[in-house]
Amino acid sequence: MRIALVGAGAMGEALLAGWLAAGWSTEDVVIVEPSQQRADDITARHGVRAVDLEEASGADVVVLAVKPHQVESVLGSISNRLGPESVVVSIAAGVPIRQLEELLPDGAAVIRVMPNTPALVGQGMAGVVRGTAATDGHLATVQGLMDAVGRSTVIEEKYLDALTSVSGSGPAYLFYVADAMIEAGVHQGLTRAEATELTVQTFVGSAAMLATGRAAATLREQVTSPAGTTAAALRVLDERGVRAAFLAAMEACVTRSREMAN
Ligand SMILES: NC(=O)C1=CN([C@@H]2O[C@H](COP(=O)(O)OP(=O)(O)OC[C@H]3O[C@@H](n4cnc5c(N)ncnc54)[C@H](OP(=O)(O)O)[C@@H]3O)[C@@H](O)[C@H]2O)C=CC1
Ligand SMILES: O=C(O)[C@@H]1CCC=N1
Repeated sequence: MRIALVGAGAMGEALLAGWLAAGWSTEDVVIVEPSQQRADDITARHGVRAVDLEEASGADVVVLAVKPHQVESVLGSISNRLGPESVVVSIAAGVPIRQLEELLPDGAAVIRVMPNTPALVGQGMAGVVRGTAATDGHLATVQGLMDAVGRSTVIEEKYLDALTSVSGSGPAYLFYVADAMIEAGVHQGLTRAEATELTVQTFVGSAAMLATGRAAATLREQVTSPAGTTAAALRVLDERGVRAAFLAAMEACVTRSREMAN
């Protein structure tokens, strides 16, 4: 199966690296990048070939990993060259299936995916929406690509903005919290190296506990001894409205995702 990755930016490169680490051959994946410097960097780092859009459109799976406002012009360039069995996968936030299908010939197979950057280390989470003409085979192919770099779930399109606010953008919230904890540790007298090691391993350990399936609230309660240190810290987080801030932040994420649909 030949895959063409159109746009090898932050998310595109994470998927590319994940696929190669999962066993895809560098012969099977090509990239399209307008910046020669970026194309050279990706080629040097990953050993894949950079091609033009015309060649890319002959691939079995064409993955659009360009910014949402660039999708229309890319689809305009490839729409008449897609093979009859090809599937177009868009990872662009906000751009609905309807709009993607309008930009392609009738009957073109389209699948919309919202991945996240942990795909780079094989721990991604992706929401997958099936287009009108995509077959079971297309869906299985695309889920296979996402499952190779983590997990995927098929979801109704009306929930994809919500999924974006949890798993698509989610890694950024966690990196933000990690960064804040590291700086707070430094404030308390730890070296940055010490604060970083402590924070990173705390994230790794906590994620592993969550992955056992125990409820987040239960795990939090188990750390919170009566009248202890954690209760004192969580009280401040509540007083400063951190939970409410997450609600508002994720609502803003959903609103922005909806705005991005043309
Ligand atoms: N970053 C993330 O965590 C996630 C991103 N996404 C989605 O992925 C897409 C890419 O986001 P992200 O990787 O962050 O953005 P980047 O800007 O890092 O990547 C976009 C890449 O596409 C390239 N590009 C622009 N125009 C073309 C073109 N005509 N043909 C081929 N390549 C082109 C850009 O090159 P240049 O810079 O030279 O213009 C750039 O390298 C977005 O639609 C976003 O919504 C989805 C889930 C998560
Ligand atoms: O910030 C963005 O728009 C993209 C989509 C999800 C994560 N990053």
